[in-house]
Amino acid sequence: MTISIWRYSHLTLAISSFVFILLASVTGIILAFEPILEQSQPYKMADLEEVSLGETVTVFKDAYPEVIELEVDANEFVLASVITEEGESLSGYFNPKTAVFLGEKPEPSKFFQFVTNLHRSLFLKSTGRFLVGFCSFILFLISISGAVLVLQRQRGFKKFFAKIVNENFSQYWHVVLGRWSLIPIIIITVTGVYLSLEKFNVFPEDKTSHNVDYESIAAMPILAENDFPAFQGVKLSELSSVEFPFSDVVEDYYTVKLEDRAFLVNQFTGEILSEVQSPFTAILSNLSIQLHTGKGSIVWSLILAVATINILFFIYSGFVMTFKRRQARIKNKFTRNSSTYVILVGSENGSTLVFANALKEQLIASGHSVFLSELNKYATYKNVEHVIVMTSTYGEGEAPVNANNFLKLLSTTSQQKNYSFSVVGFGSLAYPEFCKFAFDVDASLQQQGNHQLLPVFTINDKSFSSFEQWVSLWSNAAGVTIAVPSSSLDVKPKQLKEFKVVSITAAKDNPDDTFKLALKPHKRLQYTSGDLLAIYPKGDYQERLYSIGKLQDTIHLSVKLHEHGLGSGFLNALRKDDSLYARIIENKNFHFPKKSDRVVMISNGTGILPFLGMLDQNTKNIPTYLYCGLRNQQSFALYENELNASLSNGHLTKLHLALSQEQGKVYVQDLLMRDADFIFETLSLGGIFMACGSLKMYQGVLEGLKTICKMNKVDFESFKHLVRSDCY
Ligand SMILES: Cc1cc2nc3c(=O)[nH]c(=O)nc-3n(C[C@H](O)[C@H](O)[C@H](O)COP(=O)(O)O)c2cc1C
Repeated sequence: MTISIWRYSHLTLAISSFVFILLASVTGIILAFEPILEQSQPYKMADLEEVSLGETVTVFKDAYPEVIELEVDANEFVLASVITEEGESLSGYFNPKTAVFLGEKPEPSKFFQFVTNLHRSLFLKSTGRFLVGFCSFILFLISISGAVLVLQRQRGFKKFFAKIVNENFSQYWHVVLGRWSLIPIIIITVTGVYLSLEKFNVFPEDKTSHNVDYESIAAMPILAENDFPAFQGVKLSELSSVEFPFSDVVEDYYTVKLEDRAFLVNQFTGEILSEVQSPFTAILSNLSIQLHTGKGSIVWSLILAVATINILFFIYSGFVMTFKRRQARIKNKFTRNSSTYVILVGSENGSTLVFANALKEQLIASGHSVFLSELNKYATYKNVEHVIVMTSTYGEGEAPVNANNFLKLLSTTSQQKNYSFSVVGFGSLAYPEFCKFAFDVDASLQQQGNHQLLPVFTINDKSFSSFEQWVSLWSNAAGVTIAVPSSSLDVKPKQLKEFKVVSITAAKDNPDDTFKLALKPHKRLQYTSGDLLAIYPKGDYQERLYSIGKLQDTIHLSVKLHEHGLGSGFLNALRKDDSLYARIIENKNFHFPKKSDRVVMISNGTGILPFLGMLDQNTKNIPTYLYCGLRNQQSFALYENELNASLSNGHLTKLHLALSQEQGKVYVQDLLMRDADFIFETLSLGGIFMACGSLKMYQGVLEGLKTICKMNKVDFESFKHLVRSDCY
């Protein structure tokens, strides 16, 4: 399969370094807990922002005859070395406000030392340090290429954090966690590389040193330490360390080190004798240590730990995705010029190719010569009679990566003779442009003068059930006997939710064998009218979809009972309080518009149900007109109450009924023609048309709209985007 350069880089870098990254991540996660454990010790006695150096030096000098050094560590614990009145030397943690000794500094943990060595150098000294630094750099490149892949997938910076449809566990979480961990991982890797380079002395050495003019050092006027301006201006939070003078000779001074500078202070007068700025490399080094290790901050340590745990997940999910894609390889038994059937595939993540391979195998098994290829490899096919295009859609209705050049190739490649073709679109109803690329391919193939054997067939969410339906339609139309084995493709439904039957009417009481069913999800679920309920009557891959009407926070379905209907039979057998397991499929393309000047709803039969829900939701009273096709008054009785309620509260502006058995074969498309002026006015206004019901009715509606446009001398193509459908 063709893959983009970014995906190729992301994958190659990840595969080549995953062992090292795995080791560095596991050790990194353990090390992230070191600062957390340190911080939990009880040695933080004061807010160091509020304690001045002058104050602390004074209390220490008052408390101990000799003070050697004071230090503030990353946890903001104050460490000191002093000699007591009894002549004992004491070093460890002290209270900076009272100079009281709190406890000795514990020996560094052997375990953490071991893990640190493994993390830094894998116990391989310089070679190990180099390898770890190099892998840090590779992980940086992996993060950048990953970020570019997310940008490509989301189509731009603005949508970087936009919602992602959860179609596949590994892919979904790889992207979601990747986005959130990007910044911490970039920080970890950049600082890791910096710290490694530092160990190899890549950065210039600090050659700055203090320069004291000993000739002019004075011992007068004497000031108390607390009054030294140089000490008063320094808060302990800025201090790294202060060395005390070892004697009361005037040439001995205080050496104060802050993060960004160091200075020497006359022990009698408090005058600054010399001051040097810390080199930029030292500041960077300090910052890198803090950012890389999380030292001094529990929150940052936890962020680092979570980001590093995510790296482990990326290794796992990345491998799962790669393995799935590799399963989808193309191998041909017949050449492109010897085959009568050509299957062309457009696939970004390989799942469509799995379906195409299964179809190819079956066609070959039934004695046909088949050539399978990617859409971007479209070429001349000497003996082709029929082309099957199976393609997914990506981005916002765009081609998948291995098909993005197809439309151009199609217009520049001429075949010796025309062929017939069928297009199968693989997509997801969760995207507004459902299977759009498949429709684009279909239109272009027709434009080239090829014969369309079947209209575009769309498959939502890799449904094997739908694919089976298409295979059966196609084999009838093509006069070929095949059946695709389910074993390689039937994916058992996942993440089914429990629903309880709230009410159900009896099909036998209705002249059309139609019944209504109300369901309540066991747990809270997000759904709206127009979404689909997928049920699995046999508990296997076989799926049946029903359009939902949401009324009073309950799922309403209207179902026609078919004699051997798998789904309708199963639902009809349910009784009040029974449970069933199903899932909701978001059908973004068929939601009631949030904003519109006018909405025209067109339904026949049970297709009215989602509209009942949408009318219930139309609290803004958007002018809405319903053209509803049913058999007779009795059929209408099933929905009469809801429709009357909508008419009286203004949610429905006007109802047009087409009762085919009572008004002499009148269908909704006839009513549209009757109201041609109103329909054209609605199109011109940019109003939305929504159709739900049989495909035959939908085709009739489209024909009607085309005729009305023709009557008004405009091209229907420019209004096509106003029509939304959910027909079966
Ligand atoms: C980022 C992204 C964008 C998608 N955009 C669309 C879309 O615009 N229309 C659509 O019908 N399906 C869309 N899909 C769904 C895919 O077309 C669908 O999952 C398909 O089965 C994937 O097949 P493949 O694995 O062969 O590429 C999108 C999927 C992803 C991950």
